Amino acid sequence: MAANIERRPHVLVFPFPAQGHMIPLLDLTHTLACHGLSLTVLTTPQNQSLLDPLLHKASTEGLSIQALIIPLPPTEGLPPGCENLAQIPLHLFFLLMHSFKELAHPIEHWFQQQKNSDYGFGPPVCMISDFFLGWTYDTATKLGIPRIVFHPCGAFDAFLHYSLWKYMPGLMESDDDKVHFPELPHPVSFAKHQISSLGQLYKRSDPVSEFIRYSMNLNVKSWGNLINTFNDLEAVYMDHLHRVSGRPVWSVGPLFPPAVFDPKQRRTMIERGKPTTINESVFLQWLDSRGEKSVIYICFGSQACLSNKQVEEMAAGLEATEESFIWVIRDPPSGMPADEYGVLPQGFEDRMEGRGLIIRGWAPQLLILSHPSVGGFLSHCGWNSTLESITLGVPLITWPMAADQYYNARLLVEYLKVGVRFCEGATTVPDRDDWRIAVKRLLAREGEEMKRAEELSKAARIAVQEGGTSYRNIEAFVSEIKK
Ligand SMILES: C[C@@H]1O[C@H](OP(=O)(O)OP(=O)(O)OC[C@H]2O[C@@H](n3ccc(=O)[nH]c3=O)[C@H](O)[C@@H]2O)[C@H](O)[C@H](O)[C@H]1O
Repeated sequence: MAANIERRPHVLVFPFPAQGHMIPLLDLTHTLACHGLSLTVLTTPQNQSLLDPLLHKASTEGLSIQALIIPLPPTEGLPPGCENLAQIPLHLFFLLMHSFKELAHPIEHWFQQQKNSDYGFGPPVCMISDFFLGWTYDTATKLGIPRIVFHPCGAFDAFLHYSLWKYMPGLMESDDDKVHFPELPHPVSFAKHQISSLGQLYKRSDPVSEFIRYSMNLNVKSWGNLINTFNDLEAVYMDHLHRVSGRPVWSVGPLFPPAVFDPKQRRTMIERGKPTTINESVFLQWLDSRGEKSVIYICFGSQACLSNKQVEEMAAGLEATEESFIWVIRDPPSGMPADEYGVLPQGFEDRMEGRGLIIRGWAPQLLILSHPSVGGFLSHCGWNSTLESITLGVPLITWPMAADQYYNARLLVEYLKVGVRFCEGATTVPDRDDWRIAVKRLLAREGEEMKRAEELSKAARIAVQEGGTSYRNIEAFVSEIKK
């Protein structure tokens, strides 16, 4: 950009290197650019290609978005070149979070360069970073700009983390599962394992755990919160979070490429997240040849992968029932024995020829969920998959495996009535009869789930359309930034 061209307010965006966290924040970056901001997305060399679809779209649409690539110094204990959560086993998660703090000084140096240059977007006026990057609050404060927290896991999860970090370790003493927060009129019930799992982190005194505690606590001090949710879904927890934090909270979701709502443009979503491993026309022809809402889509996000025992029982369940299915099977990350995961029973694929489509690797999930022949989604209830299914009117069969997925599943089954419970736990071997019952309930419309999915889908679309709650929140956030 030539010198002294009219500069728009410039925002530095820092996603956490995991697909479930990066995908929605990159969609938000596109939306904010459409609202007249200039944005720089910071990441590391191994994650650079994940920005390509966004940068390509920005150049074709004339939006001000650029990448800032900063090398990640090697970290003892992390396999060399591993800079994304999908590349490592989950037990190295905290080490990856800890390793990213090495980017603090390079960010400060880059910021000074922007200040001293008449070219480019100019120095950022604020930073939006993932809630796993709490330490960036210190960097932003040092640079004299506000830091806004991006929550990719919904308002309940944001409230849970916020309130527990604010009142830990006191909470560990109480054996009451109802927590009384001074800011809230009513006690809030938390499942014990939610307090104890965070409690573990409090008990550990190793430098990484101490750093994670310190970092997560800085979210409490940050200037504001952007949450990938919408009011119809989580207004109560938006309000709780605002009361407990005393900071601005904006629901800006569901965060998707605008193409998701336009059948003519849907094919542009083929590359969301990363290039798919299946030929587009192959699976679209296959889906086009199926009956309306007759296909079950099976995918467990960008992290989880099934052991061979789990695959065997899942396959038996699918073989014992009639419905058509698309099953996405992920290869395990490095460090996990490849031959112990994702191996289908002998001859299964041939026997399922015509009824089942296996996708190995990465599937165009939004494109599949938006196809009229998809009538159900067996999911691990990651928040993005949850929002995508609800927004596209597809009811779910739940199999939570980690983190927030357990309470996402409860929300779907017990509160929103848009999901059917099937299995729980990352290592649990599913039961083929539970599968038959869950599928029948969903596709035979024995329950309300399909109808509820259609109702919630309408609410989600209204939220992001002009005048909708999330649309107005984005406008309000942008005008705050432009002040
Ligand atoms: C926020 C947090 O991120 C994590 O993400 P994870 O990848 O497991 O799952 P999703 O949130 O569904 O995110 C996965 C994202 O990858 C997309 N996708 C996935 C597989 C594929 O083959 N093709 C695709 O397009 C999918 O459409 C979604 O957008 C944790 O679960 C956590 O529970 C969740 O709240």
